[in-house]
Amino acid sequence: MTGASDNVQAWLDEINHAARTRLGQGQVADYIPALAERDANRFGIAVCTNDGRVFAAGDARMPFSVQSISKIFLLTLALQVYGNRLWERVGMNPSGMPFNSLTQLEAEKGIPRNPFINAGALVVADHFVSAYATPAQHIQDVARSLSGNAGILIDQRVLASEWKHRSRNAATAYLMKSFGNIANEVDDVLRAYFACCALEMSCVDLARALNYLAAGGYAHCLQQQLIAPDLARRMNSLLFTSGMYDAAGEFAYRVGLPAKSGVGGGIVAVVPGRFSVCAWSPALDRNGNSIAAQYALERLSDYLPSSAVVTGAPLTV
Ligand SMILES: NC(=O)CC[C@H](N)C(=O)O
Repeated sequence: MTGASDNVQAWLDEINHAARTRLGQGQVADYIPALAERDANRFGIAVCTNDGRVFAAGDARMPFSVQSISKIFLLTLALQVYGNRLWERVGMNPSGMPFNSLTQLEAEKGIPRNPFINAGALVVADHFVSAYATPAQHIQDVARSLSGNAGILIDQRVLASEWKHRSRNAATAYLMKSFGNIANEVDDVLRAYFACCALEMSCVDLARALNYLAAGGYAHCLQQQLIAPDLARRMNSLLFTSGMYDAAGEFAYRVGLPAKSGVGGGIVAVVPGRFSVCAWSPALDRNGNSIAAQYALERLSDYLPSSAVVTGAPLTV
């Protein structure tokens, strides 16, 4: 191990220690009842460098519900199949609204602001349902191959819980269908979307699986170029402006990295050209973003040269 790698492990150990002082603040998501049972006193963090090394601290190998982080997988796969045609049905701008808001969608005639709010991900899932015969199986296979972990599963309890409490997402999908922006049956789209959200992955799995965003589209575990470098760059731009919902501006100010959160308490962030990182702790703030994971990423960004934040300028790890 080089001295620089020792540094990364030392950063993560320090962050693990510091972030645990934030446990006890916030609320575990309870609008999906199966998530409410999760232990709020967990914290983990993992880094995957662009040459494939993994560093981890705390509960970094414990699987959790990826929830909206899966919107990155969905978008990647849909862009691979449909390319720029996707943007005729979903926008690229921050919403400035909660992730499950309906008001903007009505005013904007069923075109969601971006692919990382629920409405946008439902449109992406609709493309996905059109493209694959068994969407849930496909997304599970993709998560497994990108992370190199064949044990990744969709949690059937979370899936059933999301289905049972689907009213708001169903309303969102039906509203878009009324504007002609959902092609398939709403139930099929919801099932595919919930299956993605219910994937159980650890910080290590997610840091590995989403490293292609830091590595110009190259997926390590697949040993192949997953998406073109310019597409990876564009996805990072979208994550920077919209990945943290209506808190994207505040997160950009505090952390300065492209990132995506989920109501399972995970946040994945990208240091383009260098590494991917996933921090996780279940308790959330009022925007649905993990309090301890945000704090951890804020501390991590303090370790980076300011040039690496936003621009991804050279950094040795
Ligand atoms: N922000 C999130 O992680 C939301 C995902 C969740 N499955 C929902 O649809 O409400």
